[in-house]
This record gives sequence, structure tokens and C-alpha cells, in this order.
Amino acid sequence: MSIRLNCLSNMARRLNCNFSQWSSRVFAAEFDSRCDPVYFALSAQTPAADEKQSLLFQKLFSQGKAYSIHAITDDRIQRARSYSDLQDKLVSALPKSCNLLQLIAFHPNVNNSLVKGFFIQDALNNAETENMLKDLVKSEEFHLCTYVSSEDGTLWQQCVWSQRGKECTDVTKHYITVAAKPEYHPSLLNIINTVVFYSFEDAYRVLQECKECIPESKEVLELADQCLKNSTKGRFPVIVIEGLDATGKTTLTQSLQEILRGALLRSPPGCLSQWRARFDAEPPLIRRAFYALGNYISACDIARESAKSPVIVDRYWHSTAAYAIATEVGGALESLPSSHSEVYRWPRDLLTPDLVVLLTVRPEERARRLRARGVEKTREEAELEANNLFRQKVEEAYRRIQDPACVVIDASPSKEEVLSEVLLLIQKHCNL
Ligand SMILES: Nc1nc2c(ncn2[C@H]2C[C@H](O)[C@@H](COP(=O)(O)OP(=O)(O)OP(=O)(O)O)O2)c(=O)[nH]1
Ligand SMILES: Nc1ncnc2c1ncn2[C@@H]1O[C@H](COP(=O)(O)OP(=O)(O)O)[C@@H](O)[C@H]1O
Repeated sequence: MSIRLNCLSNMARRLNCNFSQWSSRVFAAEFDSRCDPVYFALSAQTPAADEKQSLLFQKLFSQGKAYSIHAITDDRIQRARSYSDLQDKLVSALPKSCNLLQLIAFHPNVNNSLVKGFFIQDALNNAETENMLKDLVKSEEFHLCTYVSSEDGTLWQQCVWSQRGKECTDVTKHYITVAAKPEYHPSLLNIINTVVFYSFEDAYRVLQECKECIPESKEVLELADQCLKNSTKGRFPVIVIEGLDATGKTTLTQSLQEILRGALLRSPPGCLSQWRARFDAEPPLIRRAFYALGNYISACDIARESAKSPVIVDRYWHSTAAYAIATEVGGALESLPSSHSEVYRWPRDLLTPDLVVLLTVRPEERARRLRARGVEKTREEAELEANNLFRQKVEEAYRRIQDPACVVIDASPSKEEVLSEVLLLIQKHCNL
């Protein structure tokens, strides 16, 4: 049975499909972020006979019509926002007969080479799917591909590409071949300066590029301009308290402030609170740059206050990096970058605290405290609760960050017991 897929022939002939940029990439189609993706590549040669009916073929191409669509523009802000908009559109508009998978196109071993998109399987060969995707391609900077299989099982990708009407003539057959599983999950190529920032300049540059599409960026940048880029810590100790929501950070930091007669700060700082929800709604590139700048602005406050008294901080760079890495990295817990990876490296230009305490609580105790507190969960916390794997990734990422590493404290005991244990720790680490 040959699976007739949509060549969108009339559009294919009209659109200019210069696909050299794609043919050197590997594609990873992810059914579920908890499992390994299916990897495939493009080739000018027909695949070997045994490849034709491979697992790849079964999983991806024998579930009805198959399409892939990527947001393609050199502008990284526009690409990040187009991808996020595309996801919303596909989730809301695709017929129920469609299965939507995340699709990553990447060059193995090349950081920031990753282009995110979607792979669509339409079990019912629904004409509505084709029309909806055609409309998307016409209106946005998307690269739309279809997949054609011949009787002998040979499978190839034909691309329909529209950059708002740009003509495409190349209808070369790019054969689908099975690609080997890379050494690490491809999402690791998308961390450095894409979701985790290691310098003030890199985070600042992202928001500069957002000034047109997100006017609030200008006000955040103005606040960032006022902070000294390399804030130097004062003579008093700086203690950061980290942990998932409801591990007891707020309770503990307030007690520490009273007992140590110190300053209590948090990141992002209060001056950014009014824009937090606005940037939480943006894709990771923009959101994480916002939080990164929040850490640099907080560092300025920490430097100032630590000249006068001990400083206690409720969340800082560990939260920013741990949540970003855990959100970005797909696959099982083992997919996280290894403990020695540079992604866990503290930014060289960010004020370093004297002590970072990571509060951990058994999941059921944390859930009890969340319920008792009754506070509206953030989207990220809702995700944490629904997705045990995500919670494990956040906690493991916290533990892997170095210089300074977290000192892990079991915060399940009573408030008083946790407080006295942390005070002992501070005495030992900070001579307070
Ligand atoms: N503070 C902070 N939170 C982040 C960052 N990245 C992701 N998040 C997530 C962690 C939480 O799920 C959510 C809110 O964290 P916050 O501690 O700032 O707010 P809230 O006081 O409501 O949470 P809490 O219960 O005190 O942990 O944002 C970051 O860079 N800094
Ligand atoms: N050691 C503890 N034992 C029991 N309940 C606690 C403890 N620490 C905090 N709580 C309660 O758990 C809830 C969450 O604490 P909170 O300090 O707001 O955590 P976080 O700031 O980490 O979200 C609050 O209702 C708080 O009173």
C-alpha cells in the first residue's frame, strides 16, 4: 500500500525549496518528552532495502499522512515567538485525527543549531489538515514538508516552503534514512545563551532585541542599566535559600532575617514584579533572559546591603538555571547534562553568595504544604505537581550546579528544627 501523502503539488512547484540548510541536519521526532525521540536524516541516495520498513517507518510514517513544519527566520526572537504561536495554533486548530509531536532539526555537536518544529500524523488523511497547514505557511515564516512513500517502502521528504509567497522550484527528493541516536539528547544543544545565560550582556542583548515586540523590555533594560554590572559583595555574608515551591523558603528566610538582623531580598527583585506575568507568558529564550537580568539587578541590591548587614536571598541563579535546564531538556532524567557540564557553571560576572541552601521535602509533604497554603500555583508549579519527572529534573539540576554548590537540607521536620539546622550551617560556613 503506498501511502499517498500530500505533495501539495501545486504549491510545491510554486515555492522555492532551497533545502541544503536542512539536508545536513538530523531530525528528532518526540512522541513523549519522557521517552527517546525517533531520529531520521535526509539523503540524496535511496536508503538500503532493510531501512525501508524500519521501526522509523512504522512509528512515524505509517500512521496516516505525515507533515513537518518549522518556524524559520534568522531572527531568534521572532523564531522563538513564532514557534510558541505555532504550537498554540496547531493545538487549537488541528483536527482531532491528528497526532502532534515535537520535531527538532539539529546539527549534532553544534550548539544553538537547533530549530524546533512539529511533526504531524493525520490518521484520517483529513483534507482539513492540509488546508489548515497551507494557510499557516501562507501567513507565517514556516517551512512545511510532506512525506511520500512508494510501493517498495522508499520514503522521501518533499518540502513546501513559503516565505510569504517566495517562489520555490526545487522539488528534489530528499530520502528519509534512519539516523543513529546521538550521544546526548539534542535539547542539550539549546541551553547555553538560549535558555540559560552566563553573562549580563547575553541576557541584556535578548531583551534589547525584544524592544519592538515587547515594549516592557525597555523599562526592564533601564533598570538593568542602573545596576553595576560587576557588583562586589560587601563584608557581610550572603546566604541564598533555594528549593521548589512550598519547601519553606519564605518561612525560613523571614526567620533568618529576624535572627540575623539582616536584609531579606529575592530574585527577581520587587522592581520587576509588575512585568513578571508578562514575561512568564513569553517563550523560554525571552522569559529566561528576563529572570537572568533579574538576578543581576538583585546582585546590585545584594552588594549594597551586604556592606551593612548579612543578606538572605529567596531564590537566585540556581532557580533560574535549574528550572530552565529541567524545562528544556527532554527525555528521561538521565538526559540531563552530566554533572561536569559547562551548563552548570556559575556566571563569571554574577555576584557569588557565601552559602546556598537547597531545601528538599518529600513530594507528599510538599503537596500537603501547598494545599495548606492554598496559594494559586504558578504554571511551572502545576507542571511540577503533574509531572514527577520534571520535579526530579529541577531538583537534580539544583544539585549539579557548582561554584557554589548547594548544601542540601531536609526541610521536612518542623519549622523550628529546620531553622536551627540552617543556623548551625550558617555559623559553620559564614562564621556568623
Ligand atoms: N524566583 C525565580 N523563580 C523562577 C525562576 N525560574 C523559574 N521560576 C519559577 C519557580 C516557581 O515555580 C515560580 C515562582 O517562584 P517565586 O519563588 O519567585 O515565587 P513564589 O514566592 O510564589 O514561590 P515560592 O513559593 O516562594 O517558591 O517561578 C527564576 O529564575 N527565579
Ligand atoms: N518546616 C515546616 N513544616 C511544616 N510546614 C511548613 C514548614 N515550613 C513552611 N511550612 C508551611 O508550608 C507552606 C509553604 O511554606 P513557604 O515558606 O511559603 O514555602 P516556599 O516559600 O518555599 O513556597 C506554608 O503554609 C508554611 O507555613
